[in-house]
Amino acid sequence: MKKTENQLLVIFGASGDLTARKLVPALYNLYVEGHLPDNFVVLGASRSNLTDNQFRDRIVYNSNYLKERLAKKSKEHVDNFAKLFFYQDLGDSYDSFYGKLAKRIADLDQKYRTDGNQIYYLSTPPQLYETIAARLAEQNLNLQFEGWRRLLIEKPFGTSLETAKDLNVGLQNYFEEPQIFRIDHYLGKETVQNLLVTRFANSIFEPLWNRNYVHHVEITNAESVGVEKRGGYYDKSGALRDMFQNHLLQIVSLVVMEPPIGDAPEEIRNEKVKALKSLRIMKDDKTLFDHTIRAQYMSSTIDGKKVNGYREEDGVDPDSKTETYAAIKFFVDNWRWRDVPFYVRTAKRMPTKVTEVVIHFKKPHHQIFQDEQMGEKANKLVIRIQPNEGILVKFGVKVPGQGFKVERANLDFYYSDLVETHVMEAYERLLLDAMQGDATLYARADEVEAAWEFVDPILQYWNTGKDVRMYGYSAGVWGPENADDLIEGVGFWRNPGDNLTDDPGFCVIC
Ligand SMILES: NC(=O)C1=CN([C@@H]2O[C@H](COP(=O)(O)OP(=O)(O)OC[C@H]3O[C@@H](n4cnc5c(N)ncnc54)[C@H](OP(=O)(O)O)[C@@H]3O)[C@@H](O)[C@H]2O)C=CC1
Ligand SMILES: O=C1O[C@H](COP(=O)(O)O)[C@@H](O)[C@H](O)[C@H]1O
Repeated sequence: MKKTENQLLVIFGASGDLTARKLVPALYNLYVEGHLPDNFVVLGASRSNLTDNQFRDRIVYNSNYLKERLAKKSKEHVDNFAKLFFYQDLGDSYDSFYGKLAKRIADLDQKYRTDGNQIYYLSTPPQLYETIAARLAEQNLNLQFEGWRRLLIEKPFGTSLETAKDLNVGLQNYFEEPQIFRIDHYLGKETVQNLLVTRFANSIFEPLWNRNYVHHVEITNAESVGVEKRGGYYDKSGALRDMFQNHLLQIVSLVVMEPPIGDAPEEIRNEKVKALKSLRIMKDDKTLFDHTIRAQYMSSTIDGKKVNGYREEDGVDPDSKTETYAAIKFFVDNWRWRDVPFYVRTAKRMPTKVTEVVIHFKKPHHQIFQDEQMGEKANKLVIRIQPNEGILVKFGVKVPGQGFKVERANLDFYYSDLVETHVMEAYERLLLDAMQGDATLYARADEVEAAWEFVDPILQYWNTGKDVRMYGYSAGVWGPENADDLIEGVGFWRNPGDNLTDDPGFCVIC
């Protein structure tokens, strides 16, 4: 096990949802699994007026997110975990009180011997990221004399190419790029990382992973929930910014990239950037019109219950033009992928929650068996990111009996079969990596900018193009019918079920 050095973690926005829902539970898992260093403390910071004990009550003792896990534990076990947490009130803004904060950090560092190593986790509204970095620098908290200093930034990282560039420059005024860790929680998912292993630790897939054998690539990210309580944020964001620019393009980069020369963070990140830079940017209105679809969910009844349409959700403008569904077709301009279409879609209020990558292989180039549906039975590799994580290969077998009738069979592997292995949750993996200084699973500045470069023209076209349509789809179906047009030339969307082996066949979108 890699050693984690003594350190102090400062969380800005510590009174917020992410801290309680994801960060503290992730820290708890690290605590239980023995991954935390001997000397380790967490200092929560935000404007809310809380004492250390009130903060501990809120995020540990009274936490809904830890309740089940703590229920069977001894008081001593829970107290020892709670004692790791402290709280610093930042007054009424994130622009002052940094002298006090610096003093508190120095005191805790000395008392708990955290060796001057500090992580600053920014879990606040994004407009505060640069201000916080600047104020930390004013107190010399960015300087690495006696220990190291790292800055962790939550998404969203900018809202356009221009704002992402500005934010990169803004942060780099105060912190060096190797100190900056930009979170994309999809990279913390084991199955996303497994894309690298599937491709580069096996000799059976990689030789086929190119335009000679791959017919098209399909990536689906579907959520059954709507915007829940985040309507205010989501209405300014939309599916393209919220999921596609970051999480889905990260997955795309892992599918598209060339083999790195080793597993060092910079080797992998260099290849991912090259992959993102090779995505063909859509420039003309015709391509943008033909290759992109956006839509919004409309009210409907699911399992006998009425479900709000997007425009009826709290915090959403009743005339909103924000998409909750985005489907994009694109090409990759490099030697490996030339002319292979990629189809990527993401949406809320779909029939189920699922994320998967499907590599559709070409038919055998000479057809020996006279099976009319042979085309629909071409090989597929399905990489299920969530849920029921696993890998499925679909291949043709002979149906017993006379003649050569071909049917599809499955070869499947489920992560859950690896019973002894504890699969770390995304935030747990990412926090531990940052604590150990491993940036492999964090997005680099040029990576984020390359992703925005691809997305920006689509957003601009959607905002200003005169022919752009906003389709509707009833909550609980697989998006608008018009999304069929996008993929029509190659088949139909694979609308998967809950299980990896559910075989939806080639169903037409509802
Ligand atoms: N929640 C989630 O699931 C996810 C969140 N994120 C990102 O993480 C960050 C934090 O999100 P989340 O915890 O959900 O947000 P919350 O609104 O729940 O919490 C943010 C915290 O920041 C503080 N804050 C400071 N200034 C403001 C302000 N002007 N308006 C609102 N809050 C302010 C608040 O604490 P106080 O008032 O005490 O200062 C608040 O507790 C955001 O950047 C978000 O985009 C990313 C992925 C998922
Ligand atoms: O970043 C985000 O991700 C979640 C989906 O994450 P998952 O791990 O549950 O797949 C999404 O609901 C949210 O809108 C988005 O901001």
